Amino acid sequence: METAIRLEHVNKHLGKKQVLKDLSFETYIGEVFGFLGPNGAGKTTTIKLLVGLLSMEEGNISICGKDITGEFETAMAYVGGIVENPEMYGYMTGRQNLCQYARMRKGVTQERIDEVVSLVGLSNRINEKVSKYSLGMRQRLGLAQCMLHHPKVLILDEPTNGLDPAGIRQLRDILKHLAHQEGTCVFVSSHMMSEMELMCDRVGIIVDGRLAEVKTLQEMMTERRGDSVVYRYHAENPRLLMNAARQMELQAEPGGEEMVEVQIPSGQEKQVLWELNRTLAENNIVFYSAAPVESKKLEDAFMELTGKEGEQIV
Ligand SMILES: Nc1ncnc2c1ncn2[C@@H]1O[C@H](COP(=O)(O)OP(=O)(O)OP(=O)(O)O)[C@@H](O)[C@H]1O
Repeated sequence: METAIRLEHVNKHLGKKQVLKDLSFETYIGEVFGFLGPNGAGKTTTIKLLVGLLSMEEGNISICGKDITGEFETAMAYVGGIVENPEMYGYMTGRQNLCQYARMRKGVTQERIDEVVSLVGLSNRINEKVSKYSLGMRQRLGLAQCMLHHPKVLILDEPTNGLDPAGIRQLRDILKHLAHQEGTCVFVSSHMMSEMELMCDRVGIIVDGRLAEVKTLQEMMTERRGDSVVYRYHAENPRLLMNAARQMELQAEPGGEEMVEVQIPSGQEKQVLWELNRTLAENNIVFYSAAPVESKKLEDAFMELTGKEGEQIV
């Protein structure tokens, strides 16, 4: 995996308050990384450091291997970002806004403008005045603008704020496309857990300036019992399946009608599942599906980690 953003032992004070405390983590090219945390946790401060709007104090940050202190301009050339609402001129069309912005960037061609417009799904409306745009369309135009110079890292602070469900869905599809098909690292901050659950491949949770957890969504939401991951089998004959699992010295319990829950030791999942499934096949024990039990929602995992409830969870 190619590292996109790397933070190492970053500390930052604002006024007398230490806002970031020994913050270290990495993000990768090709993923949507959700940076989650309650209000005031330090998300915006981290993002401002990443896009060069705040100066570094202690620690290191690199973007695609370039240190943002030593090689600031090279590092920033890899970054596209929306931190505050992007400046758009309502009396101009979407295209005019992009052309205006492109003049300030080297090497942005008309073809590239068409390409980003198509990427964000605005081709049909790009020649209309921005004052006629919905918030979601403005948001997408902002996205097009910060993609003009082919950034490898896209940084968005609370991009879903104020969008309606349709706008959120469109944004989600675009960001996933940019990460998975175009090979961008998409870094999004949010306190909207439910939205991040659908959008992100991995999430990092920041609490009071410290990183509480970095995990894949799957890891964050999968039920664990001790050191095991629980897999739920939907079986034709649950008792036979349970007995077969127990003969392999696996913990197995009934898990509802036609269901068996088998505990698979963490770290040996592939091997143990392969052996179990082969045994079942050899003994003609039919099962229709097997999947890890996702009993936890991201919101629950978030609450466990932050101990926070209430207004910041949407
Ligand atoms: N200029 C400043 N001087 C002192 N403290 C500040 C300053 N700016 C922000 N802070 C404090 O730093 C902490 C982190 O703020 P930050 O904006 O990074 O949090 P956040 O996680 O983005 O929160 P939110 O979700 O509310 O935007 C907060 O406690 C905030 O009050």
